Amino acid sequence: MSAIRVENLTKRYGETVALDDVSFEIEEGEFVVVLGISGSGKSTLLRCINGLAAPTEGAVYVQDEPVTSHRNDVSMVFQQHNVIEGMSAYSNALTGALSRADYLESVLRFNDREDKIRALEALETVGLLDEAEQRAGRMSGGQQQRVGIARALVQESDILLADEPVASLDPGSAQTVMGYLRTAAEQRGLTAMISLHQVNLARQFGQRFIGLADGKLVFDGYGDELTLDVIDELYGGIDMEEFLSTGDDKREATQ
Ligand SMILES: Nc1ncnc2c1ncn2[C@@H]1O[C@H](COP(=O)(O)OP(=O)(O)OP(=O)(O)O)[C@@H](O)[C@H]1O
Repeated sequence: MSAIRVENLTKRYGETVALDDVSFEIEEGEFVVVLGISGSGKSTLLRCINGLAAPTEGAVYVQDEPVTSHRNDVSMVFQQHNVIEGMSAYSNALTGALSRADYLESVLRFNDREDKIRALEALETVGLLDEAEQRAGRMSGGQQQRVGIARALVQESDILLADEPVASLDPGSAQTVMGYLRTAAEQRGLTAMISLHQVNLARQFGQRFIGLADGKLVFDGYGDELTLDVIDELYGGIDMEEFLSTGDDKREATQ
């Protein structure tokens, strides 16, 4: 059984074709990076997989079940970490438990001992156990994103999606957050799909790569198969050296 199966998926918004006849299968436990320039369809693909967007044509299956509405068993980390700033890292993580319950159950669940343990374990996974009581609003962007990941882990879904999770972070924090995401997925045996526009991070952390251009699947491969030629095809006409740099060199040069 594949974890995610996308079959001839087309998504149109009026005249705009966001996804055009996309098909692939992801096996359980794979760590997949979705690549492509802005507007290539990365967010739309992830949103169709967790049921936030409905296909115009084709279908998406999660663990062999057709996705017909928003699925709580697929957790999602967004670019804007959406943590509740006035709450501690721990309380934010604990809210992940609410996503998998209905409202009444949620109220009762908030005091569930197992959920509390899960929240602490998730904070440990993202290296924030010592900061559990710290107010999220006082944390750095990278730490807040790690709280967002902890919250997604508390949801205890088998599938973790992340839509540009490090786009708003500096290169160092982006690397740290990606490291925690990869470790979390490995430790917990999750199937992960992460959209990124930083190719250097994708090459460093990705196991499998799915490349989109104009809503079409133009690349699907593993590790070293993501060659510079493929990157050039995906991102075309850019200064490759600058594109692949982490940004650290530039930062140092200006300091
Ligand atoms: N809700 C929407 N209504 C209309 N058009 C949309 C909507 N969502 C996405 N689109 C369009 O679909 C195309 C693909 O967008 P999508 O956000 O999936 O790309 P992306 O690769 O994630 O880009 P970015 O990295 O900028 O978010 C774009 O042309 C976009 O303008």
